[in-house]
Amino acid sequence: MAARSRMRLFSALRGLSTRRFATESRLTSDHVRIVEVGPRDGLQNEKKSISKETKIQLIERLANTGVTTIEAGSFVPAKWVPQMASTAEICEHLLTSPPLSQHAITYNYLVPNVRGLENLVKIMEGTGVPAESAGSASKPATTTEVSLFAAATEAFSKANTNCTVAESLERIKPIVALAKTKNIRVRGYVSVALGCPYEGPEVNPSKVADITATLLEMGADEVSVADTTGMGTAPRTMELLQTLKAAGIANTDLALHFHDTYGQALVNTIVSLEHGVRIFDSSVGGLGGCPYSKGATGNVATEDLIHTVHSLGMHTGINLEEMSRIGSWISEVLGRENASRAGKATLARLSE
Ligand SMILES: CC(C)(COP(=O)([O-])OP(=O)([O-])OC[C@H]1O[C@@H](n2cnc3c(N)ncnc32)[C@H](O)[C@@H]1OP(=O)([O-])[O-])[C@@H](O)C(=O)NCCC(=O)NCCSC(=O)C[C@@](C)(O)CC(=O)[O-]
Repeated sequence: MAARSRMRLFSALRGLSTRRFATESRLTSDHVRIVEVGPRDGLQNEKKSISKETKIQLIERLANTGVTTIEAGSFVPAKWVPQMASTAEICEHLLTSPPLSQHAITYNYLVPNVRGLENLVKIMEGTGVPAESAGSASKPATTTEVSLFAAATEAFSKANTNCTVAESLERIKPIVALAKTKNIRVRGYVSVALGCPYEGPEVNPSKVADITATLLEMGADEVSVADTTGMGTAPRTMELLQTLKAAGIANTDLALHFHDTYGQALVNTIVSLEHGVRIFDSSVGGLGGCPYSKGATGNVATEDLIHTVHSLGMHTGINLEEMSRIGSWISEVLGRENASRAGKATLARLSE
């Protein structure tokens, strides 16, 4: 790490660890919004078939932790991602019988093309539930949102979407336009922003900034910049954030999506927090992986992210103990190791 980067990182960590914020308001700069991606990004690569009922139970339990955005599935061809084949039924269930929760929740669905969005809209129109539902005494307010995705490298774009980066952006344009006519909020993703399984770790940050800016110009409400392979390091995360800022991209339009393959997700999160980013993606129990990235582990675990954010005197509105129970439960259901250290430690403390 260059000396100047090292100094900047240490002063960032010092600044955050001593900072305490006075107010509890969700709108202040010490509130971090966590987007729970476990039911979609986390489960999509699981080989073992997971029942629709288990997925619904996972989403319902997550809705009661205080988390406000949940990725619930994706409208993709089953031959590309078989695990997401039950998304239409899950979506219909969440629209007609949303889990009771104390607060409004946004349910997000990934759509790779117009066809995917049309399938979602058909379900919404069939149930008569609008994209922004105000809720009632018996039903919490819900929002339906979509995610669409582009990649920062040509090789990954080809593997994940069977087209070039430019073609994928052309494919996205009409999706955003249709979503806007239906009042559906749009989230963009830029994959492999800090490392590509085919092209290596040196992904050009200016390319990431260009794609992010293009998605926002098209009408995306927020863009999640993803370290799909977990190759990101603190200095390169800082360089990427500075490049995004120089390109005029506001932190309020930005989310960061870290995978934890090299154990750097929380380090990179702290760098991003210090830079002013306040939206982060994570998956309960650290679920996930990437079929195109050998050895890639899951997203940073939601429990670990909550623990880190709270340790800095910032808040998430999420109950860490309940999130830890869910991480342990779903790991057991899937027969995989619970990847959250904070989750396991929290449960061990509770059982004392
Ligand atoms: C983009 C395509 C569709 C192109 O895939 P394609 O094969 O080039 O598409 P196509 O237009 O030739 O269609 C192929 C078949 O799928 C059907 N089809 C077409 N569209 C749909 C649809 N929406 N729903 C249902 N069926 C559909 C279509 O009708 C046809 O059926 P057939 O004639 O063979 O019977 C494909 O490449 C695809 O779905 N890719 C997405 C794969 C995926 O979901 N990857 C994971 C998400 S990205 C990710 O996880 C990263 C992220 C976001 O989490 C952040 C990070 O990087 O960490």
